[in-house]
Amino acid sequence: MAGFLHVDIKMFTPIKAQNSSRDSPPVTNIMFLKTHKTASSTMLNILYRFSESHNLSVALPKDSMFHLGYPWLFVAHFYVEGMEQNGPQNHHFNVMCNHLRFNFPEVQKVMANDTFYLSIIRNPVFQLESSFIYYKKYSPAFRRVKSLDQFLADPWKYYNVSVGLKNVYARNNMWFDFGFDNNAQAEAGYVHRCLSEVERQFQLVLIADYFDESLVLLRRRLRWQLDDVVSFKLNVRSQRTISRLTPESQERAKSWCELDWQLYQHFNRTFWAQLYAEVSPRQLREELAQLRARRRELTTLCLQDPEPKNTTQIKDQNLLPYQSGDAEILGYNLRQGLDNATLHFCQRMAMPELQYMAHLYSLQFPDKPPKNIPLRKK
Ligand SMILES: Nc1ncnc2c1ncn2[C@@H]1O[C@H](COP(=O)(O)OS(=O)(=O)O)[C@@H](OP(=O)(O)O)[C@H]1O
Repeated sequence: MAGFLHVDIKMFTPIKAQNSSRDSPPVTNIMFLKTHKTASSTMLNILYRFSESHNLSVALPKDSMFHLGYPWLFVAHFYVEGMEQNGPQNHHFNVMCNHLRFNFPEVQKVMANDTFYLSIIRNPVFQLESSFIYYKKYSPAFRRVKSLDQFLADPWKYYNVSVGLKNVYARNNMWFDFGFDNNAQAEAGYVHRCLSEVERQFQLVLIADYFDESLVLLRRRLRWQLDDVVSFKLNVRSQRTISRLTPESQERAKSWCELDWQLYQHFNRTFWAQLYAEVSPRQLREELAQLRARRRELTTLCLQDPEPKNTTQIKDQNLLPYQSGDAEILGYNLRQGLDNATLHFCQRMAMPELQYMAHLYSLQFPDKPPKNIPLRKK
């Protein structure tokens, strides 16, 4: 542990956001809208670790649930443990970050007024490709096709609007997650109204395709320390379950998911504008280098091998990622012989979403039956 703590002091010093006063404390009230297949599990790990180390309360799924009601619209008292229909109005949590379909008035019942609203999106071409494999067996639109290229060549042959919520992963999934209609026409006025609404409700929308740049901006906005945002890539797929779309299919994906494409284009623009309003290109390079150096350091400290492993290779049940569809989701093995403090730290860095959620649930609700994690293994 001593070796790993012996680093440049700058790494533990919060970077001050441009307009914040020198003494402003770190932001601790955060609502993260967890969209799908957008590096959101890695973000969740960052938020869970920060919550645990700062003793923050997390709004967690009720009883045996694993998410906050998704794909149904979020309703606080239905889905959050500890929220009652006629309970006190001022019962707020510090952090809420599990999958939910955004519903602002209900989210406000859970979160304090000064909450920082945050989300992440990804280029819809890659988001859809990831979603296709992951929800291949679940989403009726995907079940009968061999490949995404085949689906995109004639999506209406396979996609039936009336099938309902099981198909939300097949079209404009991120638009849906923000609470909008994923089958709406991408008419300019409607799109503009929805984007303005997201602008009003969310202080920051990160871009998964520029994950490290996103962390640089996030760290500044939240006035966090470097180690708070350093993370390992979670929920990654094996190369053999990633497919390369033809250039034609990529264009078709953009028009099939036109609403997501508009969402992505808009927030990709505002992301870079916000980032460069905050840092110079040189500062950005320096902060990226610092972040990546620290990640390499923690990788060496914690992991047996930096390359993620499949479920047959992962030894610790607590580090086994949930498997879905035709995706082979990878995870990590920790180095052997770590001292207790380092082991505790490294386990949390590598812990998949469901296990971490179950762990926090048991900490916060020791009198409730623990969550039973459904892992499909080996
Ligand atoms: N740090 C970082 N940078 C860039 N991309 C990353 C990162 N962490 C995770 N990922 C990729 O995010 C995909 C998984 O997304 P989610 O965790 O949101 O999936 S889920 O909806 O919670 O199942 C998954 O994408 P695919 O591999 O294309 O499926 C991950 O590889």
